[in-house]
Amino acid sequence: MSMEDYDFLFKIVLIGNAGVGKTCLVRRFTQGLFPPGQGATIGVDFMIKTVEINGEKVKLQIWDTAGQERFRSITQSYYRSANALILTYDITCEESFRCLPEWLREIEQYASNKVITVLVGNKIDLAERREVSQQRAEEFSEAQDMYYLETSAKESDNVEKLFLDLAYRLISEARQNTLVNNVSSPLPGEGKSISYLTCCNFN
Ligand SMILES: Nc1nc2c(ncn2[C@@H]2O[C@H](COP(=O)(O)OP(=O)(O)OP(=O)(O)O)[C@@H](O)[C@H]2O)c(=O)[nH]1
Repeated sequence: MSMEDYDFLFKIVLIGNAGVGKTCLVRRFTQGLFPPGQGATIGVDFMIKTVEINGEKVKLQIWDTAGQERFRSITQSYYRSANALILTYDITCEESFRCLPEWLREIEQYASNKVITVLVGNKIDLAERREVSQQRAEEFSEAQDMYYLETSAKESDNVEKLFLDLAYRLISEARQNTLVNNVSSPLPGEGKSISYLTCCNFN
């Protein structure tokens, strides 16, 4: 019997301006709660959640980075081994949306070119304070070839969907990479194992 307690392992890193709700999204997904008086993240935090998709165990390593500028050099070093990035802004904060091109430059510079990036507009429970329309965000994400989703960490809207859709896409990408990498020597049977994930840097 295998020692591994999962079929797939993926690293997901959340980035975006300070205060947009990255920590709350992670806590909502991993612990099912909305923390009161959440302080700013210092450096980087790390959580794990294993989910089951189509009968396969998918272990998600979720890294929550600090949005504050002064931590940028620390957080950048976490991009490289990320399989997916969740680029988050706050729909009630125009400034957090206007900073997105700057974040995309960071991704371009520090992340793998195979990384999957999802754009997330958080805090949709504050609809009356919205400063960035859904249409504007959709146009931006389409132009940048990113998926777009609006969430509320507070009301738990779309949070599960965000992580599960991402896990699902990461699995299909991993399978495609496997096909490409093993063209000359296909694995027998279903042969699923973590060694499929040649795109990862885990040890
Ligand atoms: N109304 C509402 N408030 C939210 C939501 N998500 C986060 N907040 C609030 O926004 C503030 C910042 O949330 P954090 O999760 O700490 O933000 P962050 O992006 O992790 O911030 P840094 O750690 O500084 O990068 C907190 O006061 C949260 O309570 C949401 O979905 N709705």
